[in-house]
Amino acid sequence: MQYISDPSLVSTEYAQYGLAQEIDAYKNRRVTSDLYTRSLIGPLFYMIASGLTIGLADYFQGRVWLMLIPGLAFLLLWWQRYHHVPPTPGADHEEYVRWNRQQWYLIHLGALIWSGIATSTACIELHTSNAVIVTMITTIAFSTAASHSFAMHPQQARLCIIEFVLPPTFIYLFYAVDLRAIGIAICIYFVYLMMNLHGNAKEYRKQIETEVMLIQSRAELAQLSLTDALTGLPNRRSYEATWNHIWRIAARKNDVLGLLIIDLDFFKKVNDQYGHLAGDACLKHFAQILRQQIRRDSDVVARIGGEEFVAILPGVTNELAYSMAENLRHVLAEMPCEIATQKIYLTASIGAGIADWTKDKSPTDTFQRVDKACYQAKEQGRNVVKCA
Ligand SMILES: Nc1nc2c(ncn2[C@@H]2O[C@H](COP(=O)(O)OP(=O)(O)OP(=O)(O)O)[C@@H](O)[C@H]2O)c(=O)[nH]1
Repeated sequence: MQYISDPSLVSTEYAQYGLAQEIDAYKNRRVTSDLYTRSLIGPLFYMIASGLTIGLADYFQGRVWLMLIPGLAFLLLWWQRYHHVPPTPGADHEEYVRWNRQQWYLIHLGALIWSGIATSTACIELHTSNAVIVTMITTIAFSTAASHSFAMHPQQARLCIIEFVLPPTFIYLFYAVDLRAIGIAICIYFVYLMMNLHGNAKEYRKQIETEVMLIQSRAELAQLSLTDALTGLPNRRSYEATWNHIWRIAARKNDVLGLLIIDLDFFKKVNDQYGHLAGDACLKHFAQILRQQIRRDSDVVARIGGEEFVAILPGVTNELAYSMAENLRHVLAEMPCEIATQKIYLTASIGAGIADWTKDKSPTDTFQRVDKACYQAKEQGRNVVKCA
């Protein structure tokens, strides 16, 4: 099912289904775009750090060209990450899951290659040489960056930090006496990083929740702006958007499209006689009858003025529109609005008609013809159905 972004065109359940989908899509887009941008630059830093390490390592003296090997590997990794763009909007959930998995393969690959360089440097040098210091500082920097940048997937980020820190630290602790104290310090920092990642993941989740709440409030406001507060029916604004939409689809397909315009009779008298609150109760009472009588999924009812209502009836012929209007008129006349001990009887004048594709050039043309019929029903004494 496709989500229609204009809430005036959808039922409440459909709108809620659409909203849930919109929220899921938003979360997927937000997470993947963050993961993409935040992981893009990493390989370039690995490239610089590996060049520095090989350039400074005693073991590689005179073989500076060796820098090219990790340099090219990281350049290739950057190229891969650059071209692994997130799925286009509208992609399904599975596609996002697949993309995330592949992106994490690329992130782990970078972390493992770097960790390999840091670990082998420690193994070869086994003392506080410049190359070892460079690998230590950059490893700390990379793992710190991972704890900040990858908070959207804390489990993967945790694994990534372990990949960075554990292998070289193992060598510092158990094979290089000179580096043991620094190894212990790195272990303490590792614990801090894990706690920091936990906090960052919480913050990230909260941020997304806040954004989701904003999306929900926006949708609720949109829904409210299209609903009549008294009766709960769609209001005039909603009706206009819906009527135009349905009319144009029906016109394109040459489909039958019925319309009822219903105006309650002598409503001013109801207010004058029983009070405004009783008048409000009568409007709600009628709205309920309207909902009960016009109830096919494709029908739309709305309150478009003080005591004026419409029913849009796709696929309904002139005869059927007339008999539905007659039925509605009878039910209303026989079902009074009961307030305390009082019974207020209401009647309505109704214009019934269908879109005439040979005459009507716009939704307004159809509306005006049916509205004229409603006016004629008033002129004929009210409590009457008149065909357009
Ligand atoms: N209680 C209440 N009255 C409303 C509301 N909106 C409009 N009205 C009243 O509806 C009445 C409409 O009066 P008119 O337009 O003269 O129509 P009418 O008295 O129904 O007479 P006809 O339509 O000619 O039969 C006015 O008195 C409005 O104040 C509302 O939300 N609540």
